[in-house]
Amino acid sequence: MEKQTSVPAGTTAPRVPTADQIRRAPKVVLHDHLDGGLRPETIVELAAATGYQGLPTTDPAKLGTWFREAADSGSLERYLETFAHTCAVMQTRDALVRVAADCAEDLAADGVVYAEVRYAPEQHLEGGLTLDEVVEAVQEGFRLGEANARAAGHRIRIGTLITAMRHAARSQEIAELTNRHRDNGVVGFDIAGAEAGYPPTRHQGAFDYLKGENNHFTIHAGEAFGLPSIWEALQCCGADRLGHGVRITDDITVAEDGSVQLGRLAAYVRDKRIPLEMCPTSNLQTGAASSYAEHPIGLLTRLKYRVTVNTDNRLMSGTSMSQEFAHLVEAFGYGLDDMQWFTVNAMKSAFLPFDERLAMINDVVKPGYAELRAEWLFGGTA
Ligand SMILES: O=c1[nH]cnc2c1ncn2[C@H]1C[C@H](O)[C@@H](CO)O1
Ligand SMILES: [Zn+2]
Repeated sequence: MEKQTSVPAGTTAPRVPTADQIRRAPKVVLHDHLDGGLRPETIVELAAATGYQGLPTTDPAKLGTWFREAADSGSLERYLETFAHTCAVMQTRDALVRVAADCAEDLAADGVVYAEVRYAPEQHLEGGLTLDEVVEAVQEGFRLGEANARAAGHRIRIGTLITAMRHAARSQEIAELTNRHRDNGVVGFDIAGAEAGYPPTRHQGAFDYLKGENNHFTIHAGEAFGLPSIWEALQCCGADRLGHGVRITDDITVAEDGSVQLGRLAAYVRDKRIPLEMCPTSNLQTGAASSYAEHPIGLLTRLKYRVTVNTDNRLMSGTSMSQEFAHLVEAFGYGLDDMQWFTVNAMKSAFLPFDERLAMINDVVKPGYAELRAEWLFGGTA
């Protein structure tokens, strides 16, 4: 793909954002799993505190490597097995508060200004908490983490997405839980877990309920299964966004001369500006893409889909928003203008009220990128 310039013509400034600029650039993540983003040290400490004996190692550095390697399996099902360890240490109120606070602080330190973080409350009941107590603990942790981040000089806001597991049968209950906490920072709903064999329409009742309540939801679709999953998520369930959605390229034909033909579903997704929550590194690990350079995000960005960049699981992928952008900068030559475009796309697609999204774009995102561009023009700290 051709390189894109992001520096005004006539300047001699570097076109490629530095690692430091990427980190300082305001970023927005819409797809990040709470139970996929724990610090290895926190896992080790929580395992000791709660008596969990099942960790493969108690050396934090080795544990981080273990997660990355175990998740590097080429299959979504095997990738998902690694979550048994993180969920095992997230069964008490204190553990949930701690993990959520760490999450907010880590994202903020990476330059994320708005995050939608998801997890499945039904996976955190083994210590005797109720679903509502789980949600309350996580919300408390996010507020604490936001305050700690602010004290450290970073501004971040976290919206929570509540996930139901697609192989289970609790989605109605979880949708109602989502709705109950909507005025307490819970901004939407999701389904996750193994995709093949578990079509989104298994949870049609939950989606119909949320539609009836004028609530928002995204659906993991088009990751480990193809177009039928995406079609159902949009046309039967009414998803506002697609988690991954990479397999939409199965409905796009690129001819040898470079001309592109969209099938009906691919055209619908683009025409309706359906947000795609793309997670490049995660897709390489589960086999949904074979390299960064060949990841569908390049084509979909060129075709001006509503593409967003996300981490999915920072622990399992050993990644961060800055890392994801660094890979894309390297693979596609993206610059600050492209980073801003992805970030504005994400902010436009967030499940926050319209006026708040607009304020984030105009008061935080655009000024942040303008400041970085000014460093190129006038010199600065970069
Ligand atoms: O990329 C994913 N696809 C499907 N399910 C996922 C993905 N990443 C995490 N999950 C699952 C495992 C977690 O335990 C659950 C809730 O966060 O969501
Ligand atoms: Zn995910």
